Amino acid sequence: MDSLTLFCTASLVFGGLFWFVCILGPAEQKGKRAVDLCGGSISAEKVQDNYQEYWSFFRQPKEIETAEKVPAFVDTFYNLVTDIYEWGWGQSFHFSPSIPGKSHRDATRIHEEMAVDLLNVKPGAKILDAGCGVGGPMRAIASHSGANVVGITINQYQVNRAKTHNKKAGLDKLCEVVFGNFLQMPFKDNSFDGVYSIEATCHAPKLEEVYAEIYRVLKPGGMYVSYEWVTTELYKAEDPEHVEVIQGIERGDALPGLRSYNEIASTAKKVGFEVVKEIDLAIPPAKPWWSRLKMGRIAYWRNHILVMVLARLGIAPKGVVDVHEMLFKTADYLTRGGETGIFTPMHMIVCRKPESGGS
Ligand SMILES: C=C(CC[C@@H](C)[C@H]1CC[C@H]2C3=CC[C@H]4[C@H](C)[C@@H](O)CC[C@]4(C)[C@H]3CC[C@]12C)C(C)C
Ligand SMILES: C[S@@+](CC[C@H](N)C(=O)[O-])C[C@H]1O[C@@H](n2cnc3c(N)ncnc32)[C@H](O)[C@@H]1O
Repeated sequence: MDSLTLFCTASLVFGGLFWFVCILGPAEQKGKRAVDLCGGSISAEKVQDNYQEYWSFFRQPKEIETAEKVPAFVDTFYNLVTDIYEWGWGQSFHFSPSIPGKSHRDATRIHEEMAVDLLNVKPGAKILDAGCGVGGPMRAIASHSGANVVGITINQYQVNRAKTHNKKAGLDKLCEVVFGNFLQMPFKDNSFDGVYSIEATCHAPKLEEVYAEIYRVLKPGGMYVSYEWVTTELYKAEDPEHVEVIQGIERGDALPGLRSYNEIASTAKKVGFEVVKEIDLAIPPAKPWWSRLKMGRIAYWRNHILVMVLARLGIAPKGVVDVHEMLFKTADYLTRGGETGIFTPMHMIVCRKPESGGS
């Protein structure tokens, strides 16, 4: 082979590799590239050990007895997955019903805007996002409503990411991000005009505790909207396949046991809320929320190869490969949960704190 051919071949190989690693990757929203994947606040050499610890804790979700340890392991989980989520899904860490003719990004935004529309707040109002992730919903909601949004997350890495994104989007005046536990929030009683939580309270070991805390910080007359992860009436605990799917979802999503749909309204009432509306937004005519997961399968394989190559080259921490593999399997359990109808990530509850309900 003469030197020109060698040079051209080498350029092609490196160019292709660069494109595969650096350009390909962020499926929806640019912001995270494969080469930037890290273990959140965990140092690179500890990612694998943290993943092992996470896995042994959540392997048997129903047997988690030490509820107090759950938030710390949820924090570990988000150190491990936040970059992969952003890279492969975008800045909103939740599902939404598919809408024919609309992109995933639009469907996501519509699902988020619905939450704030139901809060019925005016521009300038102060609302809380309980479990805000890196703030995708918060930014969409602040832009749509003109409300000031305060987000809280148990994960410091997400706080940093969310603040960076807020600034970049020019929304840092409207959006504030606080590090903390939504089971003991650093906010005064009756301090928010409205509260929402999107696919976040499912991480609470006891739903009553997070609902009671949200009730405390909400002003009397204020509204609370939540999208809950639950098993539906089609779930049968005596069916081994159902149990396998639900356990797979719990393990791969840091859930201390999924709740049944019929526990949500009763818990809200128990802490003092009036339940205004309750509906599973996944039920037809809504189009499948899991179709986005299914369609992504080829990209997951590409991502898997990419993550392995990057880990081999020492660019990504070793443990990232295990985490990615766990998510790969989780996507399958979630899809099965959706297809069988035994699970929904969008059981919506709309509550009001009574005017007489001071904390
Ligand atoms: C509400 C929660 C998270 C919901 C979803 C945002 C995430 C659940 C499963 C995640 C993913 C699964 C497969 C990944 C894929 C293998 C990878 O290549 C790219 C990222 C995934 C698509 C990833 C993205 C986010 C999810 C869909 C829970 C935690 C309560
Ligand atoms: C699946 S993500 C959803 C994030 C965001 N709502 C969204 O839709 O993009 C769940 C969020 O809940 C947060 N969370 C879980 N347990 C928490 C706790 N005890 N206190 C505060 N935040 C918590 C996680 O840190 C994460 O940000």
